[in-house]
Amino acid sequence: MKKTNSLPGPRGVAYECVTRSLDGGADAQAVLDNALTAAKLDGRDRGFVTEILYGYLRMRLRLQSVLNCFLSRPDGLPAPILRVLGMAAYEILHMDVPAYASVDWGVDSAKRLSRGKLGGLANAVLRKVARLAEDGADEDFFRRNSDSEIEFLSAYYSCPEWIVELWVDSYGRDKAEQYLEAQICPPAAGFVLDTKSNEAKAAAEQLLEENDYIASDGQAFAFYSGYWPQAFNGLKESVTRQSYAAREALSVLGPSEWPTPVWDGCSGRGGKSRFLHSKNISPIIASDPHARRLAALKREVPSVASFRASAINPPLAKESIGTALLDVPCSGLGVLSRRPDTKFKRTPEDVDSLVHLQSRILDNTWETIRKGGRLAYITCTLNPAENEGQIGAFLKRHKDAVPLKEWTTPPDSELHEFFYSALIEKK
Ligand SMILES: C[S@@+](CC[C@H](N)C(=O)[O-])C[C@H]1O[C@@H](n2cnc3c(N)ncnc32)[C@H](O)[C@@H]1O
Repeated sequence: MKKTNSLPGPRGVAYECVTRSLDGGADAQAVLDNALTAAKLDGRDRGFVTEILYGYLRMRLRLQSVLNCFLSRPDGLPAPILRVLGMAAYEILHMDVPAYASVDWGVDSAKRLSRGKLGGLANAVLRKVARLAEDGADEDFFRRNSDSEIEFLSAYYSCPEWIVELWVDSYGRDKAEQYLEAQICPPAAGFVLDTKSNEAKAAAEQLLEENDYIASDGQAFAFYSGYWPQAFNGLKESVTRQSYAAREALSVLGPSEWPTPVWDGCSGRGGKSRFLHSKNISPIIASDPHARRLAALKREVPSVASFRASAINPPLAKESIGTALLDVPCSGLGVLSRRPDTKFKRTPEDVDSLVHLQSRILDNTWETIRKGGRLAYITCTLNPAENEGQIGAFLKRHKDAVPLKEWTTPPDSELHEFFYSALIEKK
């Protein structure tokens, strides 16, 4: 992997990941996986790099608003300098690291990136941040430094103003604040056990007895981020990671009752197909336009037949499908805790084009479903235009569509991820 700079040590690796994700547009998790493989760090340093990368991305706007208070002309500073100041400020304000180590790194990095010019400024600013950490950077600090409620919510909850406005307008102030709070927390760690294996079955029983989980359906478990239960040691292939909230959005639609064949029309790597397969639903066919995701599906769920296609124009006969599952491409505003870089990549304009794409997928898929069949629609976003608004408009366009169920992850969910799902029957 070609380096974008030469900052040393694990913090340098984290800085490079942030830069590649924000400037290069790459997915933060993919960048992190590559960087950790290339850098050959030990377990402790890997954890440190992961925490700084994700913590900084989650808190970036809050950190920027702190720095703005201590800089006379923040707009005049080069982006790499603001970035190292922000990362050092993240450590000082949110991590259990001696402040002097974070200040030293920030000053040294600012010097390297500015050929010595901006070390003094970095030192002055980061010392003020360290003083603020001692006094406590609470809500009041951000209220005092904001001109409006939206500006305060955006700075304190580190979320772009357009998303804050969308949530306050769509869901009201209280729910919006629950969603904002959740997206700066790490998401729950989700695991699925293959209970066909006796060891995995015994582990599931032990976990249910210990009762340390946030949520469980007996086969899948959600734990607080970073938790690895002892009961999983030695299980290897019979335990896999999967977002519990994503699984819940599918499971509430009662897939065991769905008419078959089931077509997973936006299958990606096959997370939903795998779940359906584990419930002995058959036959399942899967498709996605993305070749690499389909290749992963073929590896991970080889018994599911798959083909490459857009759900707008699928090579399927009219009225040949029992149930179409559409886990559609969406703006991802419900999973910002897991993918915080989305906050800086999505724009209101590309949300509009996703709404259009989803409605085309819905209309074209409807043709492939036979009478008495179902359409299951899922998103991982918090945006009425892609969720209840999208389904409401679909029901108006199709008089033979009967809504059976509509569901959203509750706003106080400790999973910190939010999904929407709906089930429709074809008369
Ligand atoms: C939310 S992801 C699906 C995740 C997957 N169901 C899972 O559980 O792992 C949305 C998927 O829609 C696919 N997609 C994008 N445009 C599409 C289209 N026109 N038709 C069908 N799928 C599309 C993307 O490649 C992506 O894999």
